[in-house]
Amino acid sequence: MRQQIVAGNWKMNNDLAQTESLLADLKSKTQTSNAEVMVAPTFTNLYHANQALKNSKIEVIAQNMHFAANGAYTGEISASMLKSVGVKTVILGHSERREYFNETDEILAKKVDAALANDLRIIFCFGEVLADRKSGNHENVVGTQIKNALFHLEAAAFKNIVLAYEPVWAIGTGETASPEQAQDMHAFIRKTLSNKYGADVANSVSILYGGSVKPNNAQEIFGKPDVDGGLIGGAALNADDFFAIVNAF
Ligand SMILES: O=C[C@H](O)COP(=O)(O)O
Repeated sequence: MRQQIVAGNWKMNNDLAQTESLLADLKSKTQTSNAEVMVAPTFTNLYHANQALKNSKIEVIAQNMHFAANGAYTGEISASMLKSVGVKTVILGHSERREYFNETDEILAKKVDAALANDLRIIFCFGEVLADRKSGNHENVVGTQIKNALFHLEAAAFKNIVLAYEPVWAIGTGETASPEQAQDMHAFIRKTLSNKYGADVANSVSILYGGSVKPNNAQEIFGKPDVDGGLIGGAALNADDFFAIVNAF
């Protein structure tokens, strides 16, 4: 059975005091599902969050990293820096990175290589914009994003990769892809992986859905056979809501 995962992406929210408060709330919650639980605070709070969650089952992950090992990249953070504060997993390719920071498939392929070379696990995000969905081009867009950033890898690399389908039109909008739309795309993603790497790889990779997942819709979305969990934005900023989603399996 594939690993179920619920990851909270805090994006650019929560200063140190707010981070401490949310971490304390999260630690007080009871988990009834078998999902792996992760939270991604800002870079400045990673070390602190890792210390605070040391004795909990919640993993602290990063929202991004640069592909270079070090050097003249003002404002950037490398894979080894993340590892030095205890991070083992990094989100790459989030649509906000693609849109606001011009991250192309080519840049993302380099980030993927750098993360894997540093033994970091990756949550790799992709998804279509509304115009692609409306014109029926969504599968083509998603397939291309996956191929361009990941298909240079050997099959073994997928042991350290989790995929996250996030239709851009559903992020932070309150508009969710229907459970059927999510299932259809996840099945397409698995088929795309299977065509290149075979069924064993395709059936072992966890594929998360992201985009306005809330306590009231998580169960139906997670109930679909090819949906293995969620990448949660807004609802991850409230411990009650987040754990309602974690326990929706
Ligand atoms: O990384 C998380 C996604 O962008 C989803 O965000 P959202 O749950 O606020 O729509």
